[in-house]
Amino acid sequence: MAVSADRSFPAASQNPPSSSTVLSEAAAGVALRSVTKKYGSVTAIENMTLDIPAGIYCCLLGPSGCGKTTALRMISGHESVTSGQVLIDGECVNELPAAKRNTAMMFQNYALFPHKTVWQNVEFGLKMQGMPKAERQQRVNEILDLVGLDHTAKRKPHQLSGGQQQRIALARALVTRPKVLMLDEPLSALDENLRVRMRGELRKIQKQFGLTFIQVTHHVEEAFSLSDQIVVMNHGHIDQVATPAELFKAPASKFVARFIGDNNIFAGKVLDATPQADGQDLIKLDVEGIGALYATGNGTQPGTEAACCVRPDLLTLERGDAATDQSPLNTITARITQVELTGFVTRVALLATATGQPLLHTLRTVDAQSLALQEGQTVSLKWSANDCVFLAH
Ligand SMILES: Nc1ncnc2c1ncn2[C@@H]1O[C@H](COP(=O)(O)OP(=O)(O)OP(=O)(O)O)[C@@H](O)[C@H]1O
Repeated sequence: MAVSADRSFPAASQNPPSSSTVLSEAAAGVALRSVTKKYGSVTAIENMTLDIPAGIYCCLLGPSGCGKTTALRMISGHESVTSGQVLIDGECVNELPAAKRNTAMMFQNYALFPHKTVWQNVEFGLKMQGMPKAERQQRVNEILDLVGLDHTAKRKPHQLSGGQQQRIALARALVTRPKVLMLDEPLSALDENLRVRMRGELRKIQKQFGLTFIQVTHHVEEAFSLSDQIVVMNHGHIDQVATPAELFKAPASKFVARFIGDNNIFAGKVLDATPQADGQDLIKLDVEGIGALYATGNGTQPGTEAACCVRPDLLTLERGDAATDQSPLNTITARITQVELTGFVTRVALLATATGQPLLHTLRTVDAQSLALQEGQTVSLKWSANDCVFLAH
C-alpha cells in the first residue's frame, strides 16, 4: 500500500517510504473472554467479553472510572487479568509480558524522554529490542520521514509544538511495527483546534497502515469521528458495541442515550407491543403526566418499566398548544426556556408543560428564524414512533 500523495503531515520528503516497508507486520484482532479485573475490593472490569476485528479503529468510550484504561492496559500487558482471557491474533496472551505482545502504547502525556533528542526517543524501543544499529537507523529515519518530522530529529521534545510531540509519540509507538496500537486519551493534552486536526491525522495513518487501533476516550465526538467500532462502557461493563451510525440511530440503553448526549428520554411503563412488518414492535408506553408515547424496538412485555428516546433533531416544532391534536405522531406541549443560536444550528431548550421535564430540540437556524421562536412561547413537539427508540433498560 503506497502512502497517499495528499497526506497532511508537513515537511515529509518527496519520496516517502511506503507504509508496507515501514510496517511489515499484519494487523491483529483482539478479543476479551469473560475478563474480570479486581483491585482488592474494587471490581474495575466485570466479566467483559469483546471482539475487536483486525485492522479497525476501535474506541473504548465512557465516563471517568468506567474501566476503559484498565481494559486497555490488560490488552497491552501493563495490567494482569484477575480472571478470563485476553487474545491477540487468536492466541491467549495472559502470560506474555507487554514487550512480547507485539503491541505498542501511546500515552496521554506522550511520555517522551525530555533529555533525549527526537531521534533517540523514536529509537528507544528498537534499542531495547536489541536491534543492530544500522537497522535501527533505517527504521527511525523511515518513520520520522513518514510523520513528516525528519527535520526535527536533533531537537529535544520541548523544542516541538504540541502537535509535533504527538506525532513523535506516534512515530515512537509505530517504529516497533506493532500489530495493535493502543492509545490512551492521545489528544487530551491538545487545544481544541489541534485536537480536531490531529484526530484526522490519527485516523488517516490508521487507514493507511490498516493497523488495529484501540483508543480510550471520554469524548463522544472524538469517538464518533475516529471509530469503526465504539465500545460504550459503564461501571466496568459494556453497555453497547456498535458503529458510530448505529449508536447515533439506536442507543441500547438509557445510559448510552444519555451519555452520547442531548437525547430526549422518557421513562414509562409498557402498555403493549404490536409486531410490525419490519420485524420490530410498535411499543406503547405510558409516561406519567404525559400519557401514551409510541416507540419502536424489540423484546418487551406489557407491564415492564422501560423508556424511550428521541434525538433533538428528529422532533418537529410547531407554534401553539398541541392539546387538541389527534395526529398519530407522538405529541407533547412544551414551553421554550432558551433559544441558542450556535451557527447553522439553533438549540431550543424547553420544559414539558405537563411534567416540567427538560427537553431539547435542534433545528436549522434558518428554520428557527422563520418560526420566530422566543423564550416563553408554548409550542408543540411531534415525532414519529419510528424515530423513537425503545430502551429496555
Ligand atoms: N491501581 C488501582 N488500584 C485500585 N483501584 C483502581 C486502580 N486502577 C483503577 N482503579 C479503579 O478501577 C476503576 C476503573 O478505573 P479506570 O482507570 O480503568 O477507569 P477509566 O474509565 O479509564 O477512568 P478515567 O477516564 O478517569 O481514566 C475505578 O473505580 C478506579 O478507581
